[in-house]
Parts: sequence; C-alpha cells; structure tokens
Amino acid sequence: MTINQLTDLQQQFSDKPTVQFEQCNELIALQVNNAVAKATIFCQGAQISLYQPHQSAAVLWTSPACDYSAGKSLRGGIPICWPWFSGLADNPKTVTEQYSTEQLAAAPPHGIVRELDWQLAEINEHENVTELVWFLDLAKDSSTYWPYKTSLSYRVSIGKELNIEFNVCNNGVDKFHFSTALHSYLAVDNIDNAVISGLDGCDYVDALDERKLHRQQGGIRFTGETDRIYRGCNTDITLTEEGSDNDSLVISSSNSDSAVIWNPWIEKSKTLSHFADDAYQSMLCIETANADKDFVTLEPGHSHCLTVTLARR
Ligand SMILES: O=P(O)(O)OC[C@H]1O[C@H](O)[C@H](O)[C@@H](O)[C@@H]1O
Repeated sequence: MTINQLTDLQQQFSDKPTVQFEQCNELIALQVNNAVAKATIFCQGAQISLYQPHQSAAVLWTSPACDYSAGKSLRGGIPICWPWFSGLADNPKTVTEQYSTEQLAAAPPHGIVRELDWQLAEINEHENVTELVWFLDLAKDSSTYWPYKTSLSYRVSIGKELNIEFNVCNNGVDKFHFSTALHSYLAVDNIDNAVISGLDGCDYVDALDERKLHRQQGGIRFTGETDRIYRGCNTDITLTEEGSDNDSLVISSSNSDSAVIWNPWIEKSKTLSHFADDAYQSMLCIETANADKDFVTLEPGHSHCLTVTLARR
C-alpha cells in the first residue's frame, strides 16, 4: 500500500522552504537544501541516498545504476536493515527460532523494512538543520515475517553533520529479538587510498572465512573482498582518504555494539544488482549495527534507540 502521495506531501509540507518533493521513476524523493547541506531521502525505506555538506565532497555513495523502481531497496545511501541483518539464517539461534523453516528459507536479506513505504510525520526546520521524522508501524499479522506489534521511528537531522536516531518500540505483549544495521555506503575517490581507523584490537566475524573470529590489528585497508562484523566496538570510527583533499569522516554511534565493514571487490561486484563492475573502487560500507551475537532483545513496553552521526572533520 502506498501511504505517501506526491501531491498530498507537497500540500501538507508546503510551508517548509528547505524541502522539495519529487517523483523519481516509481519512488517519491525529498530534496533537502538548507544553509549548510543538501540531502535526498526516499519515502521507500526512509532511505537516505545523498548527504553533502556545502563545500564538501558527498559523504554517501549511491549507485548511478539505480532504477528507482518500487519494492527494491536502492543500492547505496543508507538502507535500514531490520529485523535481521544479512541472511536471516546466518543469525544466532535466538533470532532465527522466531521464524518457521519456510520463512527462514525464503527470507530476503537484511529484513523487511528497507523496501516498505515509511510515513513522513514531521519536518522541522531549525537554523542550519532540517529534521525529518518517519514512522513505520508493524501491526500483528501472521502473514508477514514480523508478528509483533512494533513501531519504528527514524529521525534524520541534516546539518553540518548528519544525525540519525532509529528507535524500535515493542508495543506488544511478547518480547522479541532482532539484529539491525544502518547500512551506510560511503563515497571514496579511490578505494586503494581508504583507511578505516578505530577498530584496532576488535574481534571480527569474517563472513568470507567460515564466520571464524579474527582480531583486527591496526587500520583497515582494502586489497580484496571484505565482509566482516566487528564486535564490541563502541568507539568512533574514522575514514581517511590518503592523498585526497576530502576531510576525514568520523562516525560516532550509541547503542550500537557492532560495525560491519564491506567492500565487494572485483568478482562479487559482477554479481550485485544495480552495481557497475568497477563501482567497488568508489565506495565502501561502514555499517552501524547490532549484528551476530550483538542482537537486541526487547521486552514489551520497551524501546531501543540506535544513533549515529556522520561528520566531516
Ligand atoms: O546486496 P545486499 O542484500 O544489499 O547486501 C549487500 C551486503 O550487505 C552487507 O554488507 C553484508 O555483510 C554483505 O554480505 C552483503 O553482500
């Protein structure tokens, strides 16, 4: 069901000069342009596809090969992965035993909300910050993957920094378990010059080595396909591009115990949808997550708020 109609949104938010709505093939996009930054966010998946402070390079990467059709998450920006990260069957037993064998076999990767239409509830314009608030209510319905009464809210603040708050509230009577990621695709001029710091000494699950545990030593550089879940990392993560004019990007989060680092490199790139063969050279993912053993258990009446800030420094 489409809950957002272009003309309705244009009417409802006609008094917000920093936000314009537009149709982008089958999807509705919000174009934000305020005194300090610009951004694009789609109603589908509340997916941010562009964030760029004025006078800075774009922070996020979105594939030029996206076709903006309904029901398919955009390749790039920040897809919201929930209520599971990665393949459902790769999650710990406590998460997977909430689903039937049929659901486990057929579950789409990264959960169900990145491809649903979210409801835009508020636009608040402050000096130098435009704030958008989105909601998604998942009612009890045994035909879906998620039988629990849950409301999700997503608050995006576009200013000198990009601030995100992703809140999950359990409105039902049973506790539930979920894994999650804000799957940020970041733009780089050249993957060979990208260095990620802040994860030195952290253990990671290597999805490309039978999910074995390894320990990070020093910074991360990319020399091949990389697909890792770092655990217990509660510190800032910094992306630096050596030899580039781009400022570093600092990623600060709260209530996130994992970070996913991903680059598909040469062979996997050829298999990805909406992804050019050489696109791996200009992107990488640093995902703010609660994945693998860091899944979240939420009791009835409780909520969990994951936050992340992306800032060029
Ligand atoms: O193609 P998608 O379903 O969007 O997933 C893209 C990637 O997301 C994450 O980073 C996973 O760790 C990868 O294993 C996966 O390939």
